[in-house]
Amino acid sequence: MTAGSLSCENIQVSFGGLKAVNDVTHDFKPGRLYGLIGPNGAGKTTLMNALSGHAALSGGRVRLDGRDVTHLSVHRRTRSGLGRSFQITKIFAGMSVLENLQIAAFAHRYRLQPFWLPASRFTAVREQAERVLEEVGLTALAHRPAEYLSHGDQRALEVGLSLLSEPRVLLLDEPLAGVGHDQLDRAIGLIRQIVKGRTVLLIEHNMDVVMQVSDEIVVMVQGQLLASGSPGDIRANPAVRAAYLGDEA
Ligand SMILES: Nc1ncnc2c1ncn2[C@@H]1O[C@H](COP(=O)(O)OP(=O)(O)OP(=O)(O)O)[C@@H](O)[C@H]1O
Repeated sequence: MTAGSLSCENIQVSFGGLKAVNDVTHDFKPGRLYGLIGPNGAGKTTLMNALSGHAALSGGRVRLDGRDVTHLSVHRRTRSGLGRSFQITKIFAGMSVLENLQIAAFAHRYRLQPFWLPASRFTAVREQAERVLEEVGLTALAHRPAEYLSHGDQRALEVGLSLLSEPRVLLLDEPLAGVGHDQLDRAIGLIRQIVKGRTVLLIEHNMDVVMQVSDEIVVMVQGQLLASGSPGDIRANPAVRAAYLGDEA
């Protein structure tokens, strides 16, 4: 798989009078992991929604691999290689881990949810689901009902679901939320693993984690980009320290 590139130029998203994303321009280069940080309400999720097509722009452009996708639906962006995970888990609690992946894999391939058919009949779907199962380290739990998974394993399944569309650019909104301390190393390992061959934008509130895994940090404050750079540069940036890290520069 070749990692994709994603860029936005002067994008804006407004909710009534509030400019949740205000004139944001950035290039997300192939194969790099970008950590998106900023205080609560800074506009991180809204920026991600604007890139994935879940939020309507009031201005600006989004390009995927150089192609203007500003007016493409979420579905068409997904088919073009842009994947997205959500803060809120979208798994079917009563189904097993493998069934969840099979249903979603089927939906991606055939654009419908065949609840009336046993998805396991379809070899390609089953093989893809099993590949993803392995990629996110859940093979041993394949037949466990999803509702009995730990938070960490539910997050891994959620990430797995977003891998089924074979994204070359992946947007991850707090994939570690609710993951216990004891499972954090494994979750970080999973992020490192799925990054390979992909471009990733990650929203993560745990500063140690985000500084550890990111190639570049992008800082948002009040809908705008305040700074971007290597984790070392961002830690040392006086404006970031004053505005966000809570340290008067
Ligand atoms: N659907 C919406 N309707 C109205 N206002 C919204 C909507 N979604 C977000 N907002 C507002 O836009 C601003 C940015 O919200 P957003 O969720 O993008 O921030 P965030 O940086 O992701 O925050 P957090 O870290 O708390 O998740 C906030 O003031 C929020 O209240």
